[in-house]
Amino acid sequence: MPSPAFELLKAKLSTSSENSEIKATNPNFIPPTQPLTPSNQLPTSVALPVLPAVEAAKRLAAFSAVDRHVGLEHKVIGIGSGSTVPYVVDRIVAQGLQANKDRVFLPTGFQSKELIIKAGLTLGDVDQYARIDVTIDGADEVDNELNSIKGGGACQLREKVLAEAADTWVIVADYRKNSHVLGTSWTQGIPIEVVPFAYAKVLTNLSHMGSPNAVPNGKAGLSLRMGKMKAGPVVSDNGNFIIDAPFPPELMKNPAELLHRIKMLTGVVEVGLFCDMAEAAYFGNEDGTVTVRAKDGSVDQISSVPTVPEIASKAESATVDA
Ligand SMILES: O=C(CO)[C@H](O)[C@H](O)COP(=O)(O)O
Repeated sequence: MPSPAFELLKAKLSTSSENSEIKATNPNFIPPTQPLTPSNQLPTSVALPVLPAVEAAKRLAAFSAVDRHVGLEHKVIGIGSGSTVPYVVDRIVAQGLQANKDRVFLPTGFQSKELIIKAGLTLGDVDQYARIDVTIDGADEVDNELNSIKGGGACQLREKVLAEAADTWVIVADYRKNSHVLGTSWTQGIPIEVVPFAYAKVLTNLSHMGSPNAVPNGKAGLSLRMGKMKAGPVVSDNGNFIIDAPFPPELMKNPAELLHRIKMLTGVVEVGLFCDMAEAAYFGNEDGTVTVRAKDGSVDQISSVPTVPEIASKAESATVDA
């Protein structure tokens, strides 16, 4: 008869078992190849699938951020958007059934709602939980002071609400997003959500503020974001349009001031500049380390990340002791 510890781990790592309530959600997630042996002890490591460098870096960042910021005491958790966040959900799932049974998860959009539901985690919304323990989200670029550009997936309105509502807001990203000045690697512009009928007026406002028009050599310029497999503009989860507005480095050096100026334009719903909000940013590196930049300016380097989160066995022993 397998031990309860074994059953817990099996459920935690399963992608398809009918019996497991919590499932891995990342499309890149492959169940561990190492067979699980029934035992009274939870294994301390499992084989994780080998991923391309950038994906591996995202996974490292996500796993480290969850390990450091999502504890057993955290019950209301915000889940961001993008391609890094599925690894956040995988790591939370790997904390086990006990850790997750009394938690509620709030999404920043359609994608993260699906992630939460598919993982078998409890879905809530920010109108039920105005105070969130911790929100973890991706970013398109992060500067020296942990200001970030977000909205590459057009989710910046809900992302900012869940960031502001959180006691702790943490960024997870791969090494390509780690910058000194915003606009260095993310050159397509600041994503700005606007009410549809005002978009042309806001485009004119932004142009007067110094956002350049696209030039024929393919350089990105001020534009309404268009759908890829759809005729017409991208429509956000809130029914709005997205403008991408690049600005010259002299304006990007002071993102807080730029944010306030753009936000004051009538018709703008939210701006994809997140200033002075992050507690820490986790960047997975190509060499398998994680660089952690904290709000206080400190920089830490994590050299190894366990394949199984330590909290999984803590959660179980807490239940056994109770
Ligand atoms: O802001 C976002 C969506 O609106 C994403 O968090 C951002 O685009 C980062 O995504 P990825 O993890 O795929 O790099």
